[in-house]
Amino acid sequence: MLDLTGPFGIHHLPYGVFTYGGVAPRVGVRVGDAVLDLGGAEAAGLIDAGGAFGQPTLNAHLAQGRAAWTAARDRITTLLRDESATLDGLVYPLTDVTLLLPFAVGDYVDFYSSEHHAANVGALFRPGSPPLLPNWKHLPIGYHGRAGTVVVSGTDVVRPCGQRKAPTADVPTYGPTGRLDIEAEVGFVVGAGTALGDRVGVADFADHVFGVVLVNDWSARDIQAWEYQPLGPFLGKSFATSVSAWVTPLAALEAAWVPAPAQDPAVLPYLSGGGHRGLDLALEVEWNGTVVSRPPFAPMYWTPAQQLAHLTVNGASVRPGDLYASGTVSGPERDQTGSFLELTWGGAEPVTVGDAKRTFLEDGDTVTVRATAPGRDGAVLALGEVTATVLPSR
Ligand SMILES: O=C(O)/C=C/C(=O)CC(=O)CC(=O)O
Ligand SMILES: [Ca+2]
Ligand SMILES: [Mg+2]
Repeated sequence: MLDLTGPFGIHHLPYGVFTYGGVAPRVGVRVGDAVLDLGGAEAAGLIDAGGAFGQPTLNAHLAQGRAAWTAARDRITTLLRDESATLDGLVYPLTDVTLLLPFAVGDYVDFYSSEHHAANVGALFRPGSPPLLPNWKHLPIGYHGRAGTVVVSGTDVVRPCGQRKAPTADVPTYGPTGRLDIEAEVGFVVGAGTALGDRVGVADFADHVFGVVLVNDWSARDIQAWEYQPLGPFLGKSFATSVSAWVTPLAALEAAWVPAPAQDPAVLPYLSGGGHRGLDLALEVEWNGTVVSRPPFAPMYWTPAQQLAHLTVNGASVRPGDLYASGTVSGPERDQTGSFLELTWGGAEPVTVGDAKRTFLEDGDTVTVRATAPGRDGAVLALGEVTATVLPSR
């Protein structure tokens, strides 16, 4: 039953939290199309994570830090490779389990690190002005999102209501958004935290970040366009943010690192050095069964290490379970954009979705974001998908 090759094979081993037939939520690791019950394995004495795997979130293990993450991954690899007979009764088919939000989200920050996305949104939201604002190449722009509305893949998303004002209207009106959109992003899950006042340098990224999830930062473009100045996104993005149920450990992505794009002008010293590398992840956006876009992550201008360095440069602490997302992943081509705002150029150029022509999301639509990554020994890993269906407003 355990498939050690393939996109969820021995080189991957992403973590999640699951329940099965009424058992208490516990940590598991995905192996092929099955889940290995790590909580059960720990209770049976097969692995020792200080009790962390019996917990209903990954946070206890996240807090243990890099040495413990490595030890657990090594032990799981040994169990699967050499001692699989001991795992009888601890493996469940994926179809039989319910996957839960894998970690309790502490603080949630969303960056804006794709130059192509930022230039596209600038052109659409601020026509006539330079597409990038003057600060954009000096620091990774971000905002604090709403941690409490981060939901696991598979959770329906209710169309939000709010204030919208058409450019030609004098006053705003209230009602369901007419421009519901997605943002395909990559999220970084903080493991080891810091003390208030401390900074995380770019070189210390891997001591603090445990792993990666896929993110869909749902966005109501009409609400956003009316509310966002001067303090940034608020209700247009806080109604729901979806994350994949599986957290891919950074340790699985060692073969995925690639040099990040050169930065010009030169960045300040606290943002430079540390290897300056990005991840060669290939994203795919599927809308009602049609793949409409393939955003590449490698060209992102700001790296995850720079984002964490910037996020903590003022001494703001991070905690286990904090989540920071890359920002919308858009490549240079139209069919590489990570939002429908860009894909349909502000709704002006509909795309073909199945038999229909579409601009923004309609009730009943389902969007799934997937990604692959190079793994060790030529393996191709599939990150856990993030999917959701839009429900009518209430
Ligand atoms: O006002 C703007 O330029 C746009 C802001 C955003 O859409 C924020 C956001 O979520 C950034 C991102 O995902 O890249
Ligand atoms: Ca976003
Ligand atoms: Mg959001």
